[in-house]
Amino acid sequence: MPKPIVAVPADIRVIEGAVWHASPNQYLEAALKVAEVMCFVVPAFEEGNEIDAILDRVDGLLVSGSATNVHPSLYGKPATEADGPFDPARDATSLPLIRRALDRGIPLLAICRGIQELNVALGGTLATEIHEGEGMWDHRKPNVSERDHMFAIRQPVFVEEGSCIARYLGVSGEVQVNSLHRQAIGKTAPGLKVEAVAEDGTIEAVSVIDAKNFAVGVQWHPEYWAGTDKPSRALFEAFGDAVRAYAAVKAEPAAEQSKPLAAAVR
Ligand SMILES: N[C@@H](CCC(=O)NCCCC(=O)O)C(=O)O
Repeated sequence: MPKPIVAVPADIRVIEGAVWHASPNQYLEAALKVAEVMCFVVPAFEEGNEIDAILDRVDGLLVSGSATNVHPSLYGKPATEADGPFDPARDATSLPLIRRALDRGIPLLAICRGIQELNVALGGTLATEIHEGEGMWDHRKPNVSERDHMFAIRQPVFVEEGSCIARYLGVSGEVQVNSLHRQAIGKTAPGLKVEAVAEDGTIEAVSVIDAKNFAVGVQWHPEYWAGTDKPSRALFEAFGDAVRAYAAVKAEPAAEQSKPLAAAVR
C-alpha cells in the first residue's frame, strides 16, 4: 500500500517580490520520516479552494506552525497592528479544512499556530502577548539565529494522566518541550478538552471532545525533534498510524467494488 497523504495548509510568503505558498521543511520531513506519510501542501487562497475536494484526496490533516497570527476578527476581536503579522489566506484555508476534517473523521494534528487555529475554528479565542501577563513565562521564539537553539527543548508542560495526548505521547505528567509563541488559547472552544498546561497556566495541548479520529493540538513543536525526542516521535508515529488506518478503511469500498468486477472478469 502506498504511503498515505496528509494535507498541509501553506503559508503565504513574499520572496524577492514574488508570492509563494510555502510550508517549513521540518513539518514535512517529520511527517515523511517519522509518521511515514506524504505531505501535499495546500495553496492558501482566500477564495477558490474546494475543501471537500481536497479532503477527498487525503488521509490526514497536518496544520503547521507559523510566525503569523490568526486574524483577531475570526474570534470577535478588533485587529491592531500589534496583533500581526497576519496571513488571511492561510486562515481562510486552515479553518475550513480543520472543521471539515473533524466532521469527516479525518485525522488531525495541529501544531502551534495550528492549535490556535483549531481553537478559533471551533469557537474559542486567543490571548495575545501572553508574556506581558503577571507571572507569565516568556514563551516567545528565542532571539537566536541558529534553528536548533531556537527550537531547543526548554520548558516543562504537565500532561494529564489518561488523556488522549498522554496516550499519543506515551507519557503523562511533566514533559519537556520547546516554545516559540506570543499567543495562546484564551477562551477554550466548547468542543476542546485541555490536556496539558505550562507552569504559568498556558494551555499547551488539547484534544477534540468525542472526536471521530485522532484529533489533537499542541502549542509546542514536536516536529522539530521528532527524530530524536521520544514523546515527539511517539506523537508523530501515533498520527501516522491513525492516517494509515483511515486510508485503509477508505480503500476498502474500492476493494469491495472491485470484487464483482473481478468475479465478472474471472
Ligand atoms: N504566531 C503564533 C503561532 C506561533 C508559531 O506557530 N510559531 C512557530 C514559529 C516558527 C518560526 O518562526 O519559524 C504565535 O506567536 O503565538
